[in-house]
Amino acid sequence: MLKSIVRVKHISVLIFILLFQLVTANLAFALPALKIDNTTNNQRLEGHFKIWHDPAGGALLSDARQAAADDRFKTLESKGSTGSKSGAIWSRFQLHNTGDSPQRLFLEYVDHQLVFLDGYQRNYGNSEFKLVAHQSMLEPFSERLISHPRFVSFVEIGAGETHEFYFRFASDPKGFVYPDLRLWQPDKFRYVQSIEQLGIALLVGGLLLIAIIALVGGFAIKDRIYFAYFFYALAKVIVWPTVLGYTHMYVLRDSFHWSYMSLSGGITIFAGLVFAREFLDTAKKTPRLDKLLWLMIFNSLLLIGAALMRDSAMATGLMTLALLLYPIISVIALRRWAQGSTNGMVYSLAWLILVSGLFAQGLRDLGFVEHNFVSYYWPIVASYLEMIAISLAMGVHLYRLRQSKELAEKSYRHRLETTKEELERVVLERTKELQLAKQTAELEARTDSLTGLRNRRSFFKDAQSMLSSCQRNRQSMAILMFDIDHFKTINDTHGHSSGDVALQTFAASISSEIRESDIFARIGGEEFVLAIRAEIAVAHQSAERLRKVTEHIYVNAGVVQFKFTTSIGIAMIEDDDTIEQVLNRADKALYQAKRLGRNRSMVA
Ligand SMILES: Nc1nc2c(ncn2[C@@H]2O[C@H](COP(=O)(O)OP(=O)(O)OP(=O)(O)O)[C@@H](O)[C@H]2O)c(=O)[nH]1
Repeated sequence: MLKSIVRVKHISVLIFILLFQLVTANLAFALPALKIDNTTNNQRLEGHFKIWHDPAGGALLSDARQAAADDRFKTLESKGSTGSKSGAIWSRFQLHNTGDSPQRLFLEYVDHQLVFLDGYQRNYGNSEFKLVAHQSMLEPFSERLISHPRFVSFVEIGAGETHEFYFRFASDPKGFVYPDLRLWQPDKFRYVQSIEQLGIALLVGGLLLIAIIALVGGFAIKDRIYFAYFFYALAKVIVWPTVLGYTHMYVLRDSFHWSYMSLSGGITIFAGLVFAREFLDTAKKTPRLDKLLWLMIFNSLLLIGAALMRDSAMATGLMTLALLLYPIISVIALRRWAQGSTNGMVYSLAWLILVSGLFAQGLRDLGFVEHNFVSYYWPIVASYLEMIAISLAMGVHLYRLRQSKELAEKSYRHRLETTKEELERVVLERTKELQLAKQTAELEARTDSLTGLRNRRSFFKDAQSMLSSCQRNRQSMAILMFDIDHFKTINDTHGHSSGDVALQTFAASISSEIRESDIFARIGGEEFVLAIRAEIAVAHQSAERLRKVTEHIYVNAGVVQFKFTTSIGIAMIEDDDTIEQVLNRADKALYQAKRLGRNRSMVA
C-alpha cells in the first residue's frame, strides 16, 4: 500500500516536470517579466532575458523582433560572456512595475569592455518602441547622459505597467560581450558609484605612492632596480584607470580610442618584464631563460608599436601572445627560488597572484567564469597585491643592503683601527730605531772607534765645559797628556794589530783607574789626554800613579807578551785659558818628559 502511494507520487512529479519543460520550450518568451518597484536596486537582469546573436552586426530592431517571433532568442549558456564574437548580441526582457507610482531607473551595463550599446523600450502591447539607449565608446565621453566609466541608460515605467526591451550589445569588429544590465535607483547608483571610485582611487593612489617611494629610493640608493620598479608602478598607475574607463571619464573626455588601452597595456607589460629582469637578475643567474625574457620584451615593444600605429588586429594578437607568454616569468621566478633567491620566492608568489588575476579575466571573457564582483575586480586587486608583495621584497632588499653596508662599515672601522694601531706600532718602532741610530751616530761622532774613548772633538767640547765650570767656581783643573813611548817600535816589532791591542789595553786600564767625572780621550795616534779637577800636587800624583799602572800593562801578542811605558805632560789651567792653550803647555811638558828619557811625568 505504502509502496504504491510512493510510486504514484513519483509518477506525478515526473509528469509535472515533463509538462513544465514542454511549456517553457514552446513559449516564445518563456521568461516572466521582472517585477520592479521602488525597492528595486542593484538588480541584475541575468536570468530574466534571452539573447540572439546577429553575426553580421547590421540587424535592426525589426530584425531582432522577427528573430524573437521566430523563437531564435535563446538563454545565455555561458557563465561569463558570449565569448569573442563578431557582430552584435541582442537581448530581450520585460519589466513590470508592481508599485503604485512610476519607476525611474538606471540600467547599467556590467562591464567596461563594450563599444556599442543601443536600447529600445515600449509599453507592452500598445505603444511603439522608442530608443532609450544609444551609446558608443567612439563618442566623446562628455556627450554621455550619465557620467560613468560604464554605459548607463535611463528608463521610466509607469505604475502597474509592463515594458518590453530590446538591447543591442556590440564590440567592434569582434569582441567579448556579456549582455547583462543592472537596475538601480538613481540615488543609490550614485552612492555606490562614489564608493567604487573611492576604492579604485585608493588602489591607484597606493600604486602611485609605491612609484614615488621607488623613485626616491632610486635616487637615494643609486640602485637602478628602484628606477625599474618606479617605471613599473607608474605604468600600472596609468594602465588600470585607462582599462577601467576612468582615464576617458576624467582626462581624455573628448578623444576615446581603443589604442590607449593597448598602449598603456603594452607599456606596463614592457615595464614589468624589464623590472623582472632586474629583480630576478636573470642575465647572470638564468642566462638561457633570460633570452626568452628578451623575446617577451621584444613582443611588448611590437605591441607598443602596433598600438601607436593603431593596428587593432596586430595589437590584439601581440597582446594575446604577451599574456600567453606570461607564465614564463613564473618559471623563471620558481627557478630563481630553487636557486635560493628570496626575490625568486616573492616573485613566484607575486606573479602567481597577477597571473591568477589575468587568468580570471580571460576565463570570464571566454565565458567559463561567472561575471561577478570578484571576477570583475580581481585583476586590478591582483595587480595591486603583486606590487605589495614586490614592495615587501624591495623593503627586505633595502634592509639587507643596509645591514651589509653596516657590516662593511664595521669591518672597515675595525680594519682602520687595526691599521692605525699597526701604523702607530711601526712609527714607534721606527722612531726608536731612529733614536738609536741617532744615538749611535752621535756616539760614533764623539767616540774613538778603536778604544771606545772620547775622540778629539768630543774631548774639546767636554773639557771646555769643565774648564768654564772650574773658572767660574775658581777650582783647579789639570790636563794630563799621555804619549806611549816608542810606539813605532812596538808596531814594527809586534805588528800593527798588536799596536792596536796595546792602545785598547792602555785605554781600558787608565779608564778603570780614573773617576767618572774625569774626561779621558784619545786625541791622536798614540796620544791620550785626561782632564781632571785637581790641584797641581794631586795632578802630579795621579800622573805618576797612572804611569805606574801603564808599566804593569801586559799586552798579549800571540806567543810573546810585551810591556810599554808612557810619558806624561801635565799643565794646570789658569785664568782666561783656552783648552788649546792648556793642551799646548801640556804638550810642551810631554816633550820635556820624552827628552829627559821617557816613562816619566813633567809639569809645565
Ligand atoms: N798600531 C797603531 N799604531 C798607530 C796608531 N796611530 C799611530 N800609530 C803609530 O804610532 C807611531 C808613533 O810613532 P812616533 O810618533 O814616531 O813616536 P814613538 O815611536 O812613540 O816614539 P816616541 O813618542 O818618541 O817615544 C807611528 O809609527 C804611528 O804609525 C794606531 O791607531 N795603531
